[in-house]
Amino acid sequence: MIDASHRFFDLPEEEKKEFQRRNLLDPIKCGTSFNVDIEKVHLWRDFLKVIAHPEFNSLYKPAGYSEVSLEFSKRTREVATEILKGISESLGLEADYIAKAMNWDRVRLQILAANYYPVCPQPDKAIGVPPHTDHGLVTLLIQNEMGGLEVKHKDQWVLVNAAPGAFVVNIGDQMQILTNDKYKSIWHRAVVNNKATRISIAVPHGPSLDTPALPIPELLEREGQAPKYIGMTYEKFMELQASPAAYVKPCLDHLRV
Ligand SMILES: O=C(O)CCC(=O)C(=O)O
Ligand SMILES: [Fe+2]
Repeated sequence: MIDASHRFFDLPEEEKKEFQRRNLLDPIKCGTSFNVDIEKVHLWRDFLKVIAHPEFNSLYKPAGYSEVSLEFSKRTREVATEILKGISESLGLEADYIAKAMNWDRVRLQILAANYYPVCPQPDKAIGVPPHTDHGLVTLLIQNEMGGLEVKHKDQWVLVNAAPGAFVVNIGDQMQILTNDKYKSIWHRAVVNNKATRISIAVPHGPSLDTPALPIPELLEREGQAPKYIGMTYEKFMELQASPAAYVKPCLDHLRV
């Protein structure tokens, strides 16, 4: 998957142009930075985002990309499903509780988001991806041999030393809402380096687009808690994250009761 993505980024700029889009949910889109229309500072990265579920979108070049991404998306969905079961059980719920509540089996959203960070001559003056939390339920992430993913731990940025070939699993905002803060979405960022190109593939898995995540009633009842979030469909939440409002305060804070 990493090789296939690398070959995409290596295509001549002219050939990548046809995939350049501006809309959040375009099935296939590549570009640079994050949201060049509204941001003041650009990021040191290019991206390719392909929606792989509920409809699989096929990229016809580079050769082999489509086959590899189809297989990769299926297998990562299986892994994500197992993780969701584990989380449900850890909360004392039926294994398929979250999957059912989130419309997971039929229409969950899965995006293959490849990030390409070229060698940066002054890495301390640039950022690959600034601090953020992912919007979905769980994100699976792999990277090439150049590390650069950092997570916030006790107010410090810590480099994630993932074992080669391992997936890093990040909890996303929808999971924090569902569990009423029991599982917290993780603040993370990507730093760049002056030695070699870094590639990462982040695979966010979310609910179906029209499903609003709400704190799980059984959990609230058991813990005697009030819900900490109001509902918002996943689609609206993603729009919020890509809007100027997200620069004002973290997206979850917009939904906090
Ligand atoms: O490149 C990385 O390690 C992080 C990328 C990321 O956080 C994202 O695409 O959401
Ligand atoms: Fe992320």
